[in-house]
Amino acid sequence: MSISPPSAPFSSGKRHPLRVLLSLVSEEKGRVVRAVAASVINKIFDVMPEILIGIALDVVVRGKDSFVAQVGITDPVHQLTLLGIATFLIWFGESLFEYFYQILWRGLAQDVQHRLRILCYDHAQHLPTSFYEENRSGDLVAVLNDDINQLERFLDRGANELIQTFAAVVLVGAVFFIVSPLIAVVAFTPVPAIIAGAFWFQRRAQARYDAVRARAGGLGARLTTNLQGLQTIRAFGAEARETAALSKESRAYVDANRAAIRVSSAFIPIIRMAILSGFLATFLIGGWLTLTGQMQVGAYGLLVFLTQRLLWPMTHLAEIADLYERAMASTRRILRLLDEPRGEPHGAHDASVSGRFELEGVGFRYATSPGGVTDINLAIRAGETVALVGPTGSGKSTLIKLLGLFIRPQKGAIRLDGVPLADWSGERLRRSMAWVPQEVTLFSGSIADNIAYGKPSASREEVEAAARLAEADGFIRALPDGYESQIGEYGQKLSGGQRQRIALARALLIDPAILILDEATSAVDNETEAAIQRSLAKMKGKRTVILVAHRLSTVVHADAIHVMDDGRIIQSGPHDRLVECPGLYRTLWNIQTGHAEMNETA
Ligand SMILES: Nc1ncnc2c1ncn2[C@@H]1O[C@H](COP(=O)(O)OP(=O)(O)OP(=O)(O)O)[C@@H](O)[C@H]1O
Repeated sequence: MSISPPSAPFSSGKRHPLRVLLSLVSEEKGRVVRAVAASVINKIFDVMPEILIGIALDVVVRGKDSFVAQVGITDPVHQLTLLGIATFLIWFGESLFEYFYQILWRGLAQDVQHRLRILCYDHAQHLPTSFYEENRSGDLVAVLNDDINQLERFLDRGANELIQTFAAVVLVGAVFFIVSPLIAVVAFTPVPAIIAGAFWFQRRAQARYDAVRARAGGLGARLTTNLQGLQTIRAFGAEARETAALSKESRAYVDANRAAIRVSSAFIPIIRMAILSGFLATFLIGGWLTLTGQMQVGAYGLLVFLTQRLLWPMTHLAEIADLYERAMASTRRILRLLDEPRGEPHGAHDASVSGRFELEGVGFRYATSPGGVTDINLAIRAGETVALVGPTGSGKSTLIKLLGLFIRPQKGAIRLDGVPLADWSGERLRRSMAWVPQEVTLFSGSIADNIAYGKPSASREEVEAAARLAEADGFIRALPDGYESQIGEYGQKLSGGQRQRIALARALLIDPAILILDEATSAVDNETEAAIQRSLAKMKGKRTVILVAHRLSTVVHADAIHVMDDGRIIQSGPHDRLVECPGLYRTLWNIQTGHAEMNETA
């Protein structure tokens, strides 16, 4: 079973998502500085051709009196040649630094998304069992995939555009103020409107993008459930119903997106009108100043062209705000996951485990239902085989979750070898307890890899010995590739009983002091059940075995059987004694063996 030691938990400290994001790239300070520098230098080169156009106009209109002539090059042909060389260098520089900023930002985006995905996945592995009982796994997949990709997109493009827009405002603003402060003031008038528009958009869009992300989570959850449950859908002929239900989820996602698109689409037309007023002002005032001889033609041309360089990139603010909002909605979801508290820490007690349990007045209630267990008093001796039986919902699984420390008692105490269970080191518990669940998970890789899952360093002899003990060796050898047979595609073809025996071999390989079988035999064929029975018989006395079973034939040989009902243990004893006295066990036994006396009461 997997009881992981808690590692350092992440905490956003309720900071703004952008700040948390920045703290995540803070380790890459050098790279961020280089990326910002490349973006700014590229923007400087990007603005320069407009300045050259102004200078070229000045050269052709004023010739020997031009601005270039004043710096010592008087021949207009030489002036034009110089401008040509400058143009070449500027374009070359712009291209070169575009290459640099692309490489730097995109590399950063890749590294950040990788780091976040691993951080989230690792955190998800340490979340308490209760988290998975209350949350849909599809939501988690959506966070690990969609939300992290959304952040990657923002860093890939948005960060650079934001910096370049800012650089453009500063650079172009400086040139405007040098050439004509009057026009600078007029041309810059729309800037506050544009920025205000971007913020207005940001506020409106935020809630809508949160709704889009939530819908994406819902859609992902349904897709995951449906694809996993395809057999059931087909078996019940529910394809049309499920397609309709999926279509409803997908439609809700489309509608949520549409609401967000409506806001984002309004932005560009508004910005365009704001730009138009600034552009017209430059055009008309500059023209009038030039006509009246207060401004040179070259300077006029320079300003008209620069207005474009100043204002048009600002339309990108809409896109950037869009990317930014989506990225922040994703970051909020990622942080919500990362802020989920991990399971409670384990203690440090480390000693060899003999497998003796004592439970005193143990009680546990789920937060979301009245179910759980009440006042459990139980002593399990080391090496004993103990069975938990009882009707569905009687609390058997809850009790073994408590014994496995997946959940912690709210009342009473659980001790293992006399030491409170929570005081044991997680590492020691992981090596001492093995779990065979009803739903076996086999991972891609060979059968041998799967058996050695809990002890990857195991030798082939150890793997085979565990398989023999689990009575799995025979059918594994009969497969064309034996222990090297690949699971995955092939795993689909293993029967439930075979998978179950591989899971038992996996558990036995770590030679656990405590073996927990959670209804491991309820869904298997008689042959597998008999095989598992033989395996259990062989290990009798050597390890503590706790098994939950519905099929009572599985538990007849147990040293003690505890009968649960409504969260309590109502009968305890070996099979022979329990069948003799009237009670729930005898009723269940009679029903299962076909001797039911329907009016017999518990
Ligand atoms: N994750 C959960 N959240 C809320 N209630 C739960 C949860 N798991 C179990 N319960 C409730 O706790 C009670 C005991 O459930 P538990 O799974 O322990 O019973 P069980 O005896 O193992 O049942 P079964 O034989 O059907 O597996 C039930 O009423 C159940 O509804």
